[in-house]
Amino acid sequence: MSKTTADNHTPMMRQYFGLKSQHPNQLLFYRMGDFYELFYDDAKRASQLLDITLTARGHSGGMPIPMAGIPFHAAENYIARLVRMGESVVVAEQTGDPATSKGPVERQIARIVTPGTISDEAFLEEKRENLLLSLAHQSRKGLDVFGFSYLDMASGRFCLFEVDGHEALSSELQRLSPREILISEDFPARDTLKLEKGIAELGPWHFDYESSYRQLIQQFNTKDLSGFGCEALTAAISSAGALLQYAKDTQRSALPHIQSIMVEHKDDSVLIDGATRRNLEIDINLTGGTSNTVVEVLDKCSTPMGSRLLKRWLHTPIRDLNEIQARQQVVSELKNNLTYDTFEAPLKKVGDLERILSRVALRSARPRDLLRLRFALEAAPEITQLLASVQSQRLTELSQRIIAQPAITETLAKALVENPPSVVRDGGVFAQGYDEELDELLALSTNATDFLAEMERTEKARTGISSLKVGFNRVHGYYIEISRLHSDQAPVEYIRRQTLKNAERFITPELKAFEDKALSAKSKSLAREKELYEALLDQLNEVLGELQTTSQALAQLDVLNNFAERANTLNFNCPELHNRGGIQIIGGRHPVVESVISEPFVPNDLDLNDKRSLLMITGPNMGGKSTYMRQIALITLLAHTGCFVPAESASISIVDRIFTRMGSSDDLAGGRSTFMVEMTETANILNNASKNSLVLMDEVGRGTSTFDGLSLAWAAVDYLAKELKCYVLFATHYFELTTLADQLDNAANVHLTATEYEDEIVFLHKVHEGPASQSYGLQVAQLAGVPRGVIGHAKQKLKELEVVTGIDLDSHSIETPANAPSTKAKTKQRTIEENNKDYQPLQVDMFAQAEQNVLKNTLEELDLDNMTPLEAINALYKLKSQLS
Ligand SMILES: Nc1ncnc2c1ncn2[C@@H]1O[C@H](COP(=O)(O)OP(=O)(O)OP(=O)(O)O)[C@@H](O)[C@H]1O
Repeated sequence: MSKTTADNHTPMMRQYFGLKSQHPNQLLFYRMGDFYELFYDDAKRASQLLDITLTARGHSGGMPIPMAGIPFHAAENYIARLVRMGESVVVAEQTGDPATSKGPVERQIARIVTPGTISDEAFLEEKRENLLLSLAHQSRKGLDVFGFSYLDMASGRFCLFEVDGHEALSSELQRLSPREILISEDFPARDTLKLEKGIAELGPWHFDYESSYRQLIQQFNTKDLSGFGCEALTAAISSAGALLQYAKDTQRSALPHIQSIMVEHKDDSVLIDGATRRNLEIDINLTGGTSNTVVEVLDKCSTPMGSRLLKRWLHTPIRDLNEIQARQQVVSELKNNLTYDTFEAPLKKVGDLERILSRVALRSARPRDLLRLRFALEAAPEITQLLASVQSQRLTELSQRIIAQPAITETLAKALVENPPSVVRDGGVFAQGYDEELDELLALSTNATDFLAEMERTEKARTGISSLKVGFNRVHGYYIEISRLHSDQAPVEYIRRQTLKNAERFITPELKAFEDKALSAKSKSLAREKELYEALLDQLNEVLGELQTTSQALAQLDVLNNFAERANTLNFNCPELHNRGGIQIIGGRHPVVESVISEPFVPNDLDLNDKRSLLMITGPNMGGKSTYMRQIALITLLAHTGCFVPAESASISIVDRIFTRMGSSDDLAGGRSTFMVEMTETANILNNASKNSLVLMDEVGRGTSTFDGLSLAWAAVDYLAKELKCYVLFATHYFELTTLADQLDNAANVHLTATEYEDEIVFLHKVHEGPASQSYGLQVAQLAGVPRGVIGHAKQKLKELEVVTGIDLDSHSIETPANAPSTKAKTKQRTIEENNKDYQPLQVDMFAQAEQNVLKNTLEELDLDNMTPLEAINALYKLKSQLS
């Protein structure tokens, strides 16, 4: 604001603008007495978001000031709501004394709350990590390189890595699902971020490599970053420096719990792109909710930190065979000995140790946090005891990392009262006997109650006034209250202090002297409690590293224990992982579908190997094609986390990536149509899959005209099988594609079965070798409630098509076959195999027709009069090459 404009404003508004200019993009809560006020655009935004009244507070600079107010005692609730909506809030408190201030009372920024830096329990989702992500961009040899760093403030986990290209950028964003993203104002891929809220744009200098590097070595107290293995990741380092500074600014404190930075190596994990993550419904379902997801079925962890680690494992399956086997060994041991349930009770006592420790580090831990820390530390030796007789090496290692803290546990037990208050401010945190000085000060306050009761009794007797009471309030202190009726009987030495509607309040010299003593004891005891609390936090911070190690080990134990419990309860078995190639599954199931359907789930097998790496899956609509494909992806994914899998047995080769192209969703906001999304995902697969990738493709090519779609699907299958040779499951309704199995060495057909009974279709959900013959589209439409008239019309149309194509479509009729059995016991007779006998693929002819059309079009386009002989011969070659 220019000087002349500033001069037009009141001194208070000038102070406000001064504070606001430092935080232009955050909502400023400006403390005024018992309220936090928001002004101007902040007021308008807050009133809209929180549904609070927008008013005006006088004028400043000749204009009314829009204002919205929030009572200070309700502020936490409003702040939490705003932060959940992705807003950041800055709180300015009164720091000066209103009584002595000339002009507006002094105010300072006391807190900055942003979605990605919160550590307060009330603001956090228990089972979800709350990540602050920072992104930096570099162009290297024409490639867009994105440096990532992210921090979970509530655990201190700080990681970095780099990826190439926009596809990888959006995939990682999907995986990490951050609450807040820091970017430079000139970040070139702003559109890819999609998030509208929770993006903080900082000046480009925040991402300066040199200063970022300095920030990091200062934080870790090291000479350089070589020990972290991230020296070469210059874009990621730039982002990490910006993140660290931002985190410190918002916390207004050092961050002692951030003790190192970890490089995420993409080669260590099974890569899963954004679309695949969505399709597999790991923790979010396709409609954006959390029900019917893998996490919902799999997460029975005893601690919230275990639940968060489980999600992380599911989102980052690993490729290290040794690590996977180490985890499997633990799960086997806990499952086979059925010891998992003995760990559940002590683990429950451990609770969210990870987040408590972060608050200890940030010195924002509340008394109840310390009480829970005590319970967690008491449970730790119980767990080590249980681990004393285990066999597997990983459990022994975990046991060694659970470090008992007898001294601290005892101190906490002695220090805290049984039920501490939620804040230290009002006292009452420490138990009697913990600190002598505090006990003395508290005794004075406690004696006050006796003293006042005694005074009330004697004064009543002395004055004979039965309505006389001795009381206390915060504003006026101690008083003797006499009802208005008797107030004229007050003795002369009573000094009037306050007049109420029905009573008068007095003070006496004796009461005043007592008040001075009691009040000073009270404030001294509060100060002492604060001192003791800080000392306790100091003591805990001294062993913070050990406590963090303990909490990480306990979180791992919790997830592995949970895997054992789930394996036993849900009948999961240990998959065999190897590098030999191939995926074989016997009796595989879809863990989520089987948990929600009322009928029994039909298990299915799979055999993929070098000679049979691509399976073309056909079958009726609703037959179970997608379920089958997804279950294979999920079994593979679970196997790479160390979890057992829903199958009788499984032998799985380590894969480098899992791709899916399924379902149709458009991305209108991102400016991409359904077909465009489909093709972008297909392109991603064809460009990035390797021999060791698992690729699932469902109905590719359906989003465009039949010929274009079929040709694309055809060419894609051909490329996947011949060039990439990866493991592919390709579901389709284009029956023409089933002929590809004969042409390709490494492809085979499988199909899902169904049968008809009494005019109804019965899905058997069983996978068989060979191609299917029909889609039962009309029957499924009838089942879905499409009006009878429309179905009738469709049947008619089908008949007409028969005539046009000259193909006998009897086997596709939706009429009940004449030989249909009369009882259900005899049903399921006329399976697709039988229908297959007289089936001639309809669309093969259509495809041949398409080829003719292409040739015809090319011929028509030739301008023979203006062609040289050489051009003519070339055109002839081209035509020949278009023949398949
Ligand atoms: N193996 C199975 N056992 C029991 N029920 C199953 C099985 N597979 C699928 N289902 C049931 O059938 C429904 C349809 O399955 P799915 O969506 O996989 O069919 P689809 O063949 O992909 O259909 P469309 O071609 O119309 O997309 C599922 O929602 C599930 O309830």
